[in-house]
Amino acid sequence: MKDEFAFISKIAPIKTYQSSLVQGIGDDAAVYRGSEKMDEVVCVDTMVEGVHFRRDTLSPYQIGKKGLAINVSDLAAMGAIPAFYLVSIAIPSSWNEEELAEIYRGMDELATRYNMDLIGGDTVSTDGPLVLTVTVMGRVERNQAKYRHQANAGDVVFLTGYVGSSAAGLELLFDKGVGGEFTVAEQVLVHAHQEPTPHVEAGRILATFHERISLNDVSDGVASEANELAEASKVKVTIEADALPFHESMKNFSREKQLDWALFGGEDFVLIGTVAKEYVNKLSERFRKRNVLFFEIGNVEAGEPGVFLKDGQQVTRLEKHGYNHFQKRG
Ligand SMILES: Nc1ncnc2c1ncn2[C@@H]1O[C@H](COP(=O)(O)OP(=O)(O)OP(=O)(O)O)[C@@H](O)[C@H]1O
Ligand SMILES: Cc1ncc(C[n+]2csc(CCOP(=O)(O)O)c2C)c(N)n1
Ligand SMILES: [Mg+2]
Ligand SMILES: [Mg+2]
Ligand SMILES: [Mg+2]
Repeated sequence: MKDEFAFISKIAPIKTYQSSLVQGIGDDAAVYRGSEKMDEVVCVDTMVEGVHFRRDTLSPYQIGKKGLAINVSDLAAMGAIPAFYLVSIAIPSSWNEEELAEIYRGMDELATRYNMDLIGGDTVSTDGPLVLTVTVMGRVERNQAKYRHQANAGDVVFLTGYVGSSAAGLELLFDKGVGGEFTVAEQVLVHAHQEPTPHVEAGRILATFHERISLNDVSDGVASEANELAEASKVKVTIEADALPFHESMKNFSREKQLDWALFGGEDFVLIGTVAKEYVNKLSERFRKRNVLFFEIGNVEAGEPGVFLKDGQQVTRLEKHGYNHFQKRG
């Protein structure tokens, strides 16, 4: 298989049956009509041992916590309030009950923070690696869900947090192993990889802003996610290299590495979006008041859908190659 994106377009149904469906395949989560006031939001993501984690990159507790966090991040990218989750787990014989309890403790820790209830799931054995699939459900005010296809020419591109930290942390874990000795700065990066915080509050600020906003979460790197915004909205996106926000813990690494991690690394689980230029100050003020990070990183123009990186006078096209399941980077 070439990539998961081509596969998904191929299997997406042309016709749907339910009149309550607002958004099916194509965004971070699906949206359908619930009550008069609220729309329902639902999505599912999977973590596979050897692909998304190894025993020497995440503890069982962190596997659980991250497995739920990556899903809550997709709810956040719709502007939704998390409510329920279901867990399907395929267990190899090499995992003991204590470790499995730790996975659930990790999920419970995050669920408690967002008042989420575990309402079901499935348990099976496997001869393969451990597979954790979490489905999350949430709600957003009717017609206020935020989509990837809402960017327009004249918008400003923003991020709700630092990028590159998770990929930096993963590289450190690969170098030194989970029990390695890390400096304080390195520990911050490793933690960003192991226990990402979904940007629910940022999503809620955006959902209650009541102006047109496009939105996506950064699971596969800024280049890939910006391309998803550009493709869905049929616009040209330009990102300023110098505007990309790096956590100060990354300052000891070369600029080239920082840029590579931010653009192509992934798993930062911050939100990337766009808003009309005339509203950007009002929006950034809302973020400032709530003490939530907000960075302007680029702009949107009319033109062939695509993403460009402006670094000084140099402009280069950013291809959609973040983390692609069927084209491993090496
Ligand atoms: N096997 C599949 N069958 C049906 N729909 C799918 C399948 N895989 C993905 N999708 C849908 O395709 C869209 C894009 O999925 P994708 O997994 O790329 O989004 P994401 O969860 O935001 O990204 P990531 O998985 O990198 O976190 C979503 O609407 C998702 O529900
Ligand atoms: C052991 C190990 N090797 C590699 C990676 C990197 N990685 C795996 S999946 C992914 C993108 C998101 O996946 P998805 O598109 O499925 O949401 C990234 C950046 C990791 N975390 N652990
Ligand atoms: Mg997503
Ligand atoms: Mg997904
Ligand atoms: Mg996702």
